[in-house]
Amino acid sequence: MKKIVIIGASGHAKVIIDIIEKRNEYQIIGLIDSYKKPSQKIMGYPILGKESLIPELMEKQNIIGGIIAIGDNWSRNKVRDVIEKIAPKFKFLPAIHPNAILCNNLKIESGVVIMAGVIVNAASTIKEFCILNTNSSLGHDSVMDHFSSLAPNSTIGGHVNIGAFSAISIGATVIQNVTIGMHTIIGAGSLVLKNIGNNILAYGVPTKKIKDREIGEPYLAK
Ligand SMILES: CC(=O)SCCNC(=O)CCNC(=O)[C@H](O)C(C)(C)COP(=O)(O)OP(=O)(O)OC[C@H]1O[C@@H](n2cnc3c(N)ncnc32)[C@H](O)[C@@H]1OP(=O)(O)O
Repeated sequence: MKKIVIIGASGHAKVIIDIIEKRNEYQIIGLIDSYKKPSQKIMGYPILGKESLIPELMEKQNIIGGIIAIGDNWSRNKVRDVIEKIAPKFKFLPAIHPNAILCNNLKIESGVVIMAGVIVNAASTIKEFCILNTNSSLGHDSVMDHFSSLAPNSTIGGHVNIGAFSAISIGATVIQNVTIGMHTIIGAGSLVLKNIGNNILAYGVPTKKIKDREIGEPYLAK
């Protein structure tokens, strides 16, 4: 079995480990994390060290690549950039739970994570490094641009466009034909009825703009 690493050692990483174990296609040799102490174990797998260790792991332990298990959309992108620079041959793999329901002919780009209970409907597009968290659904003819995410139980109608790095938070609903810009956060439990632009924090029922946001401002803290 081909060997891989998981990058990140949070709760999100635990869910991704479970997906990889269930699919039984790759052997996880350990986790890469810049903040947690090496020697700690997560779900039985050791934390091996920081991203800088990856070239050595590829050479000496034959790892072919791995999955970035970082929930924050902007941080995931920054870590991808670092790894691409130091290990250009590292393969960024997708992780797709066997109990996700995906439309036929869906093109899943590199690094995409799709969790249990997700439904992706016909003619939708999911670009690089998106996350579709537990029980979220993406309606027909919709597009998730790179590094965007759906939190658990979020519901996206048909013909919706979600911009790069934008996050739809837990339990939010977006009706059909809506476009959400880049770097925008839709807060938990929101109901989005109209288009929302770039770099905005918005929430509520119906959803209203709360403020402009800086690129990379945290939205999952606490
Ligand atoms: C498996 C997993 O766990 S995946 C986890 C996924 N997590 C999520 O999806 C949660 C994402 N985070 C959110 O939705 C947050 O509510 C955010 C980012 C929208 C807002 O967070 P913050 O800016 O820190 O808001 P903060 O908590 O300080 O609240 C400020 C005010 O706004 C209100 N508020 C915050 N979020 C919302 C919301 N989604 N809807 C309505 N009101 C809200 C608060 O009640 C508070 O009101 P108050 O001042 O009257 O008390």
